[in-house]
Amino acid sequence: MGGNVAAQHDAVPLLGVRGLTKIFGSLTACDHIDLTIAKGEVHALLGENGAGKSTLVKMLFGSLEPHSGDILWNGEPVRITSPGVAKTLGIGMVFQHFSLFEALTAAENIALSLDDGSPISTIAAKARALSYSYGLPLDPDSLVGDLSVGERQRIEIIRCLLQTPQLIILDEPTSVLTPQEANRLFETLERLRSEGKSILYISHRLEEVKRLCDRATVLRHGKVVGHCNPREETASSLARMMVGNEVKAVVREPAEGVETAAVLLEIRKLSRKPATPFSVPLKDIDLDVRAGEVIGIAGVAGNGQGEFFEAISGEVQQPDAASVRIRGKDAGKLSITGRRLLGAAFVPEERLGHGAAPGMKLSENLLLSRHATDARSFLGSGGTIKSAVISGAAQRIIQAMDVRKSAPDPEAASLSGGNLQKFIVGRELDRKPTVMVVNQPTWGVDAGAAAHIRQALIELARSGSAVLVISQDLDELFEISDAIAVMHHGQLSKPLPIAEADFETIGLLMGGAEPGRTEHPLEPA
Ligand SMILES: Nc1ncnc2c1ncn2[C@@H]1O[C@H](COP(=O)(O)OP(=O)(O)OP(=O)(O)O)[C@@H](O)[C@H]1O
Repeated sequence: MGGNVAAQHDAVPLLGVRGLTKIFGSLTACDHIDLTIAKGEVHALLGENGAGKSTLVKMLFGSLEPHSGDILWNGEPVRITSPGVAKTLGIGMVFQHFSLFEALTAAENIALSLDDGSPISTIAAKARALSYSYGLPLDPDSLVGDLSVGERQRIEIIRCLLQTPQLIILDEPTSVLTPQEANRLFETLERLRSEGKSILYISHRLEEVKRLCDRATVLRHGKVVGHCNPREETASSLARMMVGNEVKAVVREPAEGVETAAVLLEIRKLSRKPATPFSVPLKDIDLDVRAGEVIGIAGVAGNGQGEFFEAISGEVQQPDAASVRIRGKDAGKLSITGRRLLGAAFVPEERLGHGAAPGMKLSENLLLSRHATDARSFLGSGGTIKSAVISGAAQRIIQAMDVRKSAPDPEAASLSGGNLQKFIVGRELDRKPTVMVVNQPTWGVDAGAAAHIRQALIELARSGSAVLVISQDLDELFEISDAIAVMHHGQLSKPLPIAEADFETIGLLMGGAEPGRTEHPLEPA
């Protein structure tokens, strides 16, 4: 009898969602969603950019209020009116956009959210122990501002685990991780599952969903279009369910005559002292990117890619003007605008706050980034703003990149992560820059849109521009690059032509091996 009761109890899902609906203006972002998650289940939430995944999980975490519908926790209806209520119930969340204070240490950030009055040293010790026991090593005393995106994510995960949740929601956790870091995370998640925790997992990487998840719910335009066992699907059948049709493969014809084409971006003996004790010094980097080619930069997070991007884009200027040359002109001492005026375009890794001002409309963001380069078309005499021209350009970008949104000209912060990324990349592509430098071009972008962005970068190069792509997604680099260089400890390897590159060679270089050596030091730096 007792056993029966236990069995019945086990059959009650940990989480039940019935008819959950959220409306923004004229857009129904979540439309009568039904979903259950059992104890110990890893459940994937799939859907293209703007399908409503983040909106759904924000309602489950109490950061958005549903318009209608029910949430059941262990079979009982609950109202999750705030993240505090969610945490008390046992729901933890790792957000897509991190909510960490850069000027504080990892431990201080964790202390702020735990809010239980424990001394920082106790919290730091707990965080360190937990992070090592779950295979996600973290130095609690490091300043968040000095950490890579991958390391920041570890803080978010540890912060979530310290609250001993029963359901952990992860919104695109691996999009910023290297293959090795992602593997570690999967081990952590598998261990959590074996401890009986449930996981709701949002990802655009369908292979990892197949590897990790027991069940999947697929959303399209805010509605559930199906539930499935991802292990019984292929990556392309999952993509088809999400998008509603086949995803086009990226086509990369070999670049013709690049060896003799003009060098449009030239990096010479670029060195940078570390700005803080935690940043990575750059050492004597040399690189040529010629008209017509895409060069990819691979590397484990935190090996100087961020510092390299800052030095090329002008976020940080160089003492030696000739260390960065754009179209044959010394640019090392120029500001970002000065370099943009030479025909370069830059897309940083962090889209909110860095790539776009969250509280400003898309058209305002467009004016903000292109007012100098496009002054002739965007500004009238005496500096008046030509609103109609700017709105027209914003609409052109929105259409070209298929940006899905809830208003004609919404604020950047209201776009789904992937749609904002599409807009930012589109804003730069629209200028047809002579030199394009992109850091993580498809972070959080769905399979269809990622293929669109990758194809657009190849086509920009083939139309005569020089394209430099920094990415932690090795598949992406192999898909689009004509040659791949690897960044390790602030040094850049010689670019390896794609015909000579394979995953193993690049992986070894990422781990710091000399080319030709055969050991396997694939640990993150
Ligand atoms: N605060 C908001 N105000 C207005 N519209 C919003 C807001 N938040 C989300 N939306 C809209 O709701 C829709 C669903 O967005 P959501 O972020 O849930 O998508 P998603 O499936 O998580 O996409 P992605 O994969 O790109 O992260 C989008 O069209 C988005 O523009």
